[in-house]
Amino acid sequence: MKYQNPVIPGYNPDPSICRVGEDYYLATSSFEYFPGVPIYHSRDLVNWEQIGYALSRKSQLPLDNCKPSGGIYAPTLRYHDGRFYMVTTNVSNMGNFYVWTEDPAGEWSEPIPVAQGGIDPSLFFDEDGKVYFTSNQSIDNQFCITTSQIDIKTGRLLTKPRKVWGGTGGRNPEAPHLYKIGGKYYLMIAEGGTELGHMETIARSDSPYGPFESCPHNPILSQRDHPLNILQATGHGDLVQAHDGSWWMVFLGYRLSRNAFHHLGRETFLAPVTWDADGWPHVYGDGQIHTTMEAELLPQKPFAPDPVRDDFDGQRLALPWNYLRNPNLADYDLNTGRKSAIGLRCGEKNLYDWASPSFIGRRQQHWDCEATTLLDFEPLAEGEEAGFTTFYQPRYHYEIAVTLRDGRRKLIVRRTSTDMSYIAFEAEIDKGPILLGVKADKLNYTFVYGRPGGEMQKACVASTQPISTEATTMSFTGTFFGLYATANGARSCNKAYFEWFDYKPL
Ligand SMILES: OC[C@@H]1O/C(=N\O)[C@H](O)[C@H]1O
Repeated sequence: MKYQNPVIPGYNPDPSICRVGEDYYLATSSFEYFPGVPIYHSRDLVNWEQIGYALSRKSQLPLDNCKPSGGIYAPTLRYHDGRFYMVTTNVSNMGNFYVWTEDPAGEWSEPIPVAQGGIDPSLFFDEDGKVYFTSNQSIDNQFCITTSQIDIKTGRLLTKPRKVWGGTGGRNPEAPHLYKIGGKYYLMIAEGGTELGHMETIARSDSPYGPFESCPHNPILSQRDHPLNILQATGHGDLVQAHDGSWWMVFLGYRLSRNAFHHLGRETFLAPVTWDADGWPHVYGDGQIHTTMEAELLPQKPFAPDPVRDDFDGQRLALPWNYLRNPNLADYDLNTGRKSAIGLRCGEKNLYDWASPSFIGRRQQHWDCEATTLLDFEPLAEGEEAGFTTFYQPRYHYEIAVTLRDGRRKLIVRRTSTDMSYIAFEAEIDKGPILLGVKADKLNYTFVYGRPGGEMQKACVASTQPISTEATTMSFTGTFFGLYATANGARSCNKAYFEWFDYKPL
């Protein structure tokens, strides 16, 4: 049966998965975005719904002033004895820690820190009750995988972390996960870095501390020898045995939107795994991973499609929406007394700041899609601005916005990439609610505007390349479609009201 990869599109990297009965749960990393560590649920490994976040309080997720692509790195999600555990690293604040819950769609505990360094922490619950904590660390200037035993109630280290494997020689051995399969301890890691050389390798031992024997056909997953495949950089995987006994790997990769550029970020992919007579795994028959895959799937149980329109009529923002870093919730008004809208205060901070401007955004998940919003905003002072943005990082974003320039009410399109920022379109506009949006394809964004009930007009076209990952210095995230308001450094109580937002895959 055919299925489409990525199974979770848009920026959803470093996937980690666990199974409880016939239900599958998956977590991905979230960097400077709040809430953090999205939790997804599936009943067939192909169709996924978002059910919540593991980190939804500032006490769990301090992100003040964290750098772009700082914050939360790779998570591991495990289930043991009625509890879900999510362990991760806040590289901008508390280092390695875990939270737990009995209901993954609900609130998770306060953080429990673990005094072991490195990133990409993982947990393994052994049959004898021991709990192992693995992470990648630099020892004697060499990155390697280290393991210790911890007390899962307190996070206290019970043994000193020690090096257990250095990988097969690829750079950055990381993303370790320990499994016990067929009486053997398997240690699976990523190597090569999260770019074109990315790969997954595996080794096994009779002890969680090794010595580990490397798999004779490592790497078990890599697109590095398939440069013509639009899907690249596969790696950072996690294994799961399905409720029918079959085995699968989820992992990250990215789809090139044009040669060597991608702008949707690293997404979550799925591939079947088989085991050979010697007890070694083979991913998709050692073949290339593609966006269209063929495999014997679990009975398919798709979810209802997401609604196109969000009219902000709820008490809380719908799950796909994120803030940048820790929001000042007083800047957001969901219960505006209007029929449905969200109000954003024109705060001092703007999209260039390593701060939390008045901004809500959701992941762009499709190359070909349309996004539209109805904005009701009256700029009262020079520099007050509100609108729609295709946002990647503070120095990589485009926006179509209403503002006051030289005392005149203007519609502008601004393009920012690296240290260049300029107004690509400017027109004087009358008062009243205005439709703003974008028509996206893999090469370009076409920014459009119009009046309710009227024709949409083209403002300008902007290439996706200058705000792609490869255009940025180093980015782990992906493009967001966002709504924002700012006074660009001035103090203002003025608010912009976004009546609704449409996201339509094409
Ligand atoms: O995705 C963020 C980090 O990038 C990595 N490798 O490049 C690590 O495995 C992740 O923790």
